[in-house]
Amino acid sequence: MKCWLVGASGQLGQCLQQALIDNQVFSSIDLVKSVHTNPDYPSSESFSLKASRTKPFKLDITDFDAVKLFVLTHKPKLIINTAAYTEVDNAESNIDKAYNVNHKGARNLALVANQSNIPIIHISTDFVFDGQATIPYLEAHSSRPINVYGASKRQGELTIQQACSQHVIIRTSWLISEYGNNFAKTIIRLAQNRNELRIVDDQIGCPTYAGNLAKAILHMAAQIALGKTTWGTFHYCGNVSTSWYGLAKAIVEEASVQRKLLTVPILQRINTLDYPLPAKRPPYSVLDCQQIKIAWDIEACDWQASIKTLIKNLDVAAL
Ligand SMILES: NC(=O)C1=CN([C@@H]2O[C@H](COP(=O)(O)OP(=O)(O)OC[C@H]3O[C@@H](n4cnc5c(N)ncnc54)[C@H](OP(=O)(O)O)[C@@H]3O)[C@@H](O)[C@H]2O)C=CC1
Ligand SMILES: Cc1cn([C@H]2C[C@H](O)[C@@H](COP(=O)(O)OP(=O)(O)O[C@H]3O[C@@H](C)C(=O)[C@@H](O)[C@H]3O)O2)c(=O)[nH]c1=O
Repeated sequence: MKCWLVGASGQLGQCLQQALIDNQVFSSIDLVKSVHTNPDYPSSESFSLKASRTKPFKLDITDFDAVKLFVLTHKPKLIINTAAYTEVDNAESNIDKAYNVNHKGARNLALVANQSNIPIIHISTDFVFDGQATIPYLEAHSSRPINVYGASKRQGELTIQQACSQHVIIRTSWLISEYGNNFAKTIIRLAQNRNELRIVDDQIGCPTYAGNLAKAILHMAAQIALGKTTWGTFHYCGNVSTSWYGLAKAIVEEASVQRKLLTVPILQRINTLDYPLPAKRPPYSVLDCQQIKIAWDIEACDWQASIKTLIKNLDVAAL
């Protein structure tokens, strides 16, 4: 089945391509890829990915005519949208840009998918919640974003739900991987240069290895190819909650065990108030992942095990 991977140069987009190479079981899936700015995006982390790479097309999802023409030309049977404006702090001052990509871009894809009678898998975020819950968020829990990124992603969800009946929205959280920019790579980079790191310990969430999310998406695509039509919104994230401090500790410890860090910095637990940033973050954004297990037979991600893989694959000297 031909699938259009939107956002091929992003963290998750690259993980999807790597997962397809690594897992023969998904050999029925054929990707046609698009990127926004750079068809020659760097992918130094994986030789196999670089070697296998076919050049992606360049396309801006905020351009409705371009989206429509792409689908008419390439005739994909499924759209996988991993593209988004993900700069949480910059979104506070680039409000139009965040909404253009995360709302208008999502709407264009949903409208064209619906017109062409093809399904769409779209990725959303734990940041659609305000973080005031004390037990894991269910899919039906009311959304109340507390920053521009979260609000723009929520509008993206609503437009997908309204414009395209054949949709799967996957809300995920705290993505980490060997690819793109993410907290795990930032922490290793900082740990190489500093004796002490100060990390917030009062935001609780579930880290998610983007490689596992990629496999979950490919599993869904393969099921859709076989005729499965279990549309809706589903949560997918790590199976154990922690704080950013807890995640940083796990990353640094594993890097030390694998001798990828020669000296280990002291990690100081701090509060959000001691680390002021432009965007507010939800203090608690644990997602309940039971529905995706019931509907799609997908287990929550074992991020603690995946950190071993992530560190093993990481070229720390290149960070
Ligand atoms: N990263 C995280 O921790 C989390 C991410 N998510 C969601 O998961 C998805 C994947 O995230 P991730 O891979 O980390 O994000 P990245 O920021 O790594 O990748 C996003 C991609 O979207 C592309 N893009 C941006 N604007 C446009 C546009 N106008 N047209 C086409 N493509 C565009 C970017 O291309 P370019 O750089 O060329 O502009 C980039 O390749 C997103 O929907 C995100 O909201 C959810 C929870 C956590
Ligand atoms: C680098 C660093 C961060 N922090 C804190 C800041 C922040 O509260 C928290 C996470 O930092 P980041 O800015 O890397 O991550 P952030 O942009 O908040 O991550 C979010 O991204 C979007 C796209 C999502 O959808 C979310 O699920 C989530 O993953 O860690 C420290 O306390 N110390 C540090 O040295």
